[in-house]
Amino acid sequence: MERTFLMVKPDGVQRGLIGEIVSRFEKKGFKLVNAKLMTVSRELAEKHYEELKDKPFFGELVDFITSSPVFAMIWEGDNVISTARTMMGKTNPADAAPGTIRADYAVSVGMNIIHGSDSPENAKREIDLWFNGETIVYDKAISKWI
Ligand SMILES: Nc1ncnc2c1ncn2[C@@H]1O[C@H](COP(=O)(O)OP(=O)(O)OP(=O)(O)O)[C@@H](O)[C@H]1O
Repeated sequence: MERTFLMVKPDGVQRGLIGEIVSRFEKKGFKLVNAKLMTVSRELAEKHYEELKDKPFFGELVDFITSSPVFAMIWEGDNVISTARTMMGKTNPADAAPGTIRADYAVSVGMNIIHGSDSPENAKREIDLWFNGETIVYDKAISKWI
């Protein structure tokens, strides 16, 4: 079963959107298999965003993600990586389709509420980095209906 790493960023936590975001993925039919509220060290932030280290906004991005707690999650389900990206909307909320998380709750590209892995390789890398690869194994009684 496919898994992805999703994170409510500091702006989403501060604005009280954890429940709303978790609810969207639960209602869609995905399964939450790990989650934690946590502060992020600069070392973790720099590793997470290492692909962006040459971008002019890299310093600002690391400052932002370490500024206040985030809510880190692992979700499981068929095509969860690409479906979660669709549900999140485009990186710049101004370009995000109506009904997506970023379109509904965000205005700026820097504070765009949520992160989601963009490929199977990055999902594995991020699940290992943030959760040491650990998931909670359990059955959901409703899974046969999804
Ligand atoms: N031009 C920019 N100015 C400031 N921040 C930016 C800019 N472009 C991207 N970012 C921030 O860096 C994050 C990572 O950028 P990336 O290009 O990987 O987009 P993404 O894959 O949609 O986002 P994420 O990795 O958070 O899901 C974005 O979510 C955004 O918060």
